[in-house]
Amino acid sequence: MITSSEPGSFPWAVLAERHPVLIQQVRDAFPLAPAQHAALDALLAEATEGVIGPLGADAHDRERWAAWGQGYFGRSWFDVPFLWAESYFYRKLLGALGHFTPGPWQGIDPFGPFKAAELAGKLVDEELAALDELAGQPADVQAPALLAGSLWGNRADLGFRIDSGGAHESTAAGSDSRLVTDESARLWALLPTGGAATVHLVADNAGRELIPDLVLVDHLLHSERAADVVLHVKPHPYYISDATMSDVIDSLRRLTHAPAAGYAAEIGRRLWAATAAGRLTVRAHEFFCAPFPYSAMPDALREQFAAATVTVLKGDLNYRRLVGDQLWPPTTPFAERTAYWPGPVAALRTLKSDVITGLDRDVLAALEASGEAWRTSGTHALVQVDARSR
Ligand SMILES: O=P(O)(O)OC[C@H]1O[C@](O)(CO)[C@@H](O)[C@@H]1O
Repeated sequence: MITSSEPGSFPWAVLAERHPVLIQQVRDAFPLAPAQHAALDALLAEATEGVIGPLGADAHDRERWAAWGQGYFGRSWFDVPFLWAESYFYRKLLGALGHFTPGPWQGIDPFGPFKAAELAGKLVDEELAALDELAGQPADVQAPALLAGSLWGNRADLGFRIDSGGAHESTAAGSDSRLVTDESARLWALLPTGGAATVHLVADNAGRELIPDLVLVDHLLHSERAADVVLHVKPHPYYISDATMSDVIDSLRRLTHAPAAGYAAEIGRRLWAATAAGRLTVRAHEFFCAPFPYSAMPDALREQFAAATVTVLKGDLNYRRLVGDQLWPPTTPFAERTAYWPGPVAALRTLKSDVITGLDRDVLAALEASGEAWRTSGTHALVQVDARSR
């Protein structure tokens, strides 16, 4: 089980360095009141030097977290599972700002200004304009390009940029991008044209990841590889740039408001129509913000995934939750770790944390010999597919 107790390790740096920076960024981005600053001071002290405390007496989810955190309260944040500690940090950050409390700050996204700046930026303009090159191309040319766009879009993650200093600005087809495993042929085999598939896509980040995800969704629907698509997003802001329903709306608007003659706007209009026709549905189950691996998912969610032709999970956090946030031997078969999933499942992820499975022995040896921080730097990616039906 990965914890943050090893000074200098990746999870340690997230808790000790990244979280304090994030708190400061939120202070700088909002005109906070004294009580909010005080709550952030308390969170900063608790999460870096103190012990894990319960939620406030009137928190709506106090009981839930009391159960989820049994055995962790009173301990250092660095000594409990990394996945749990990060998740609780985001819960407490939202609480400190009044996100869940009836009043003027209820529902305010503390990461909204960062997401909005990214979405309005010229990189998005360029990425939307680049779609014009694909317009009119046959589906078998579009498919791999759009899958790569969605995959590498995962590099554009605002949390990741806190300590990479913006070094990972480029996305699709990036110059130093490398695939450590590519099982995309298995994914396409599950989705033949006209096969009436139902695809579930578990989204990760908003903005420059969600837009290429939506473009991929449009491709699946338009090329009739999928009859319908269910897009799963977070029920509330999480891990900085994780997508919520408002981010879906903003991204769809960004697409439809692209220059009218371009392909991006056409895609936006088709997606808009697909939601009206019930072919594209968005859901936001509470479990997507829970501090546990997907092996602990509730039955209601399990039933949804069981009904999918394939579920595609985006990003690093979803990968950690899918295979378990543990230091598996890297050659552990992916399908061994996903055997509990109720149907075919695929992971599209750039590597931004220590967890890895399903590597070929020779690929692993080459990666280890490279001396690069391949597990955490986001320069490498994977497409892994467990295509077995259950
Ligand atoms: O947006 P993604 O791809 O899920 O990545 C978020 C990642 O950020 C971290 O929280 C810190 O890097 C990772 O541990 C996590 O997996």
